[in-house]
Amino acid sequence: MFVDSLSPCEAESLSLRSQHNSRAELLHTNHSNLIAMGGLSMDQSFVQAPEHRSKVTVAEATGVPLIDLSPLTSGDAAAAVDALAAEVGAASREWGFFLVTGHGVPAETVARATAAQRAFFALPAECKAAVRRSEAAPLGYYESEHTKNVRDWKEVFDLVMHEPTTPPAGGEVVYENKWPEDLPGFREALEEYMEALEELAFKLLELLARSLNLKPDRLHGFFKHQPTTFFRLNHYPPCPSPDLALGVGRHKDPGALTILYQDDVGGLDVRRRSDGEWVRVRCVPDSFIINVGDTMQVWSNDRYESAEHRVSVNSARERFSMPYFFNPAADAVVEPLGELVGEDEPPRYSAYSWGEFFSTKLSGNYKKLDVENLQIEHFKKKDLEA
Ligand SMILES: O=C(O)CCC(=O)C(=O)O
Ligand SMILES: [Fe+2]
Repeated sequence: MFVDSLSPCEAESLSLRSQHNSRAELLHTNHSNLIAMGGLSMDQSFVQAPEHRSKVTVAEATGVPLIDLSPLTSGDAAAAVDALAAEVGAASREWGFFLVTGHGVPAETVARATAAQRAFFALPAECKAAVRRSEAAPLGYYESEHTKNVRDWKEVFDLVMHEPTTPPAGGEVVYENKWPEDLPGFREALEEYMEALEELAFKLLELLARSLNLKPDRLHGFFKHQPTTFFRLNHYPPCPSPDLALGVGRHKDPGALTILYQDDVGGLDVRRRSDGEWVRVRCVPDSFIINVGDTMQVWSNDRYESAEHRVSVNSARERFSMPYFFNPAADAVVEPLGELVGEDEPPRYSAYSWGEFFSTKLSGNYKKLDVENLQIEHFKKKDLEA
């Protein structure tokens, strides 16, 4: 679908790629190297502090739970759904991460989205730059994300399913998708994917609510007006110094939950709760990786953990992933849920506005801030800290 008719950008991209292939042995020239590395060139800004670098081998996580969601779609008895909710609850408590199969997202929908993703990142730099993100219009292409003030070895494309009519926290920021020209089928493939993922996100939200003994639709209201959910395409080119740089530095996702699709290269590492070790999340065909975000941690009053994770890169293979960040609405106030606090269990966080929190975090991506980026720890009640 993407090669039927070639735009000037696509034609140039193909010609550059074939030059690149026929000169495979000459890859040491700077120009060819830069093409192979998605335009990124290694410099000091990518170098992690020694204690945050990835080891050459990271052990594969054996314990991250794999949950089959098919009881949700096969009309199984309520008891089967309850059992599923209990599994989701245990995984969220013990790991903050789990894999799901039987999720109901059609394989063709995923295949179309991944083909669109590869076609986009294969475009020449100037075509990607034409849809580049800016602080005033923060959706689109970007190749200079920083996590905790160190540059990530990746390029991204950000978009939303529902374009908000007003910015999440006032001001002049414009949240409009930027669609690349001359990439037939790109928009349709990603819109189809986002729609399927939204459906899955609400199913997971319901399971999480059930697992906390809440009404199944207890959390739905937080997602009603002006959703801030966004979807990202990630491309991690081969990196000449995987011992120094990371694809994404260590972080926690701030939203309610993240649904990630990854290819078969591997590189997502999660910090294991039991011993603090970094372990690699395995690649399971046709699965999604789910992680509980900071918002769910606050709602659950720390019953569930938003686990720290990062992406290691390698010098041989590029990697693609697609996180769908399921975030509350801009007007949501986030605080421990009333049903989960009481005299014996005081709320561990002060209430905060999701819209303000989110837009402050977002602006941290553009500037090297002097302070650590905004974290939910800032809302942790001081007298309850260990
Ligand atoms: O690419 C991945 O595996 C994870 C990316 C990630 O953690 C993020 O974008 O927040
Ligand atoms: Fe993440």
